[in-house]
Amino acid sequence: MTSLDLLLSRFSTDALAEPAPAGAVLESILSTAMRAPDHGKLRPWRYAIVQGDARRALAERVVASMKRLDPEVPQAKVEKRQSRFSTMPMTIVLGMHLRPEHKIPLLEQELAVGAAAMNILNALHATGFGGVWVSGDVAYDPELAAELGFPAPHRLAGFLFVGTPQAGAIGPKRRPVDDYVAQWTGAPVRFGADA
Ligand SMILES: Cc1cc2nc3c(=O)[nH]c(=O)nc-3n(C[C@H](O)[C@H](O)[C@H](O)COP(=O)(O)O)c2cc1C
Repeated sequence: MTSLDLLLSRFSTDALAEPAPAGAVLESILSTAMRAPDHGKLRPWRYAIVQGDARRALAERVVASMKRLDPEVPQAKVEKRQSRFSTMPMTIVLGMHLRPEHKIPLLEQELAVGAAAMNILNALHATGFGGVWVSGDVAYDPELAAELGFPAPHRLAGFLFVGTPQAGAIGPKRRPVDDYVAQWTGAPVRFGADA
């Protein structure tokens, strides 16, 4: 498979089984973050790896956050999230070490974190692993972020669930890219996707 084929075949899935990547392979996967475009060399991405028994502790913090944000949150939603966070082979907490006072705009710092996470998702796929980037309102709870090691102004960009895609796992159907591309020739562009 060519590198381009790899990029064109990546998909997200939460149908993940053991094993998660470990050792030198995990290090290589994470190292792709260091290849992300990064204005000002701020390297705002941070990764907190959660595995083994720590998964249950993370799930408890996530549940506490859900209840803090919405005391009326349905129990079924709580149980679903608790189960996912405590059973995924590995969760990578996506932290953002942000510098609001810096001349590089915050948006660019956040985009760099996103680009780095995309590299990790591609690297997971390239090495036979898989994952999915999830968020939900808990990802924007400053109290949960602080509990995980990212006090304000730092924030979370979400979580990567990581493992080995189960047999038959497939991603969503893809649309052709043409509707998202236009030639600018002087007048404002319009896109098929927005017609
Ligand atoms: C910042 C961010 C947060 C996301 N949060 C969720 C989420 O909470 N739940 C979810 O089902 N998908 C979420 N997604 C989308 C999935 O990660 C994934 O992209 C989507 O299921 C489509 O799959 P694909 O990556 O194969 O196109 C999020 C994506 C991004 C970039």
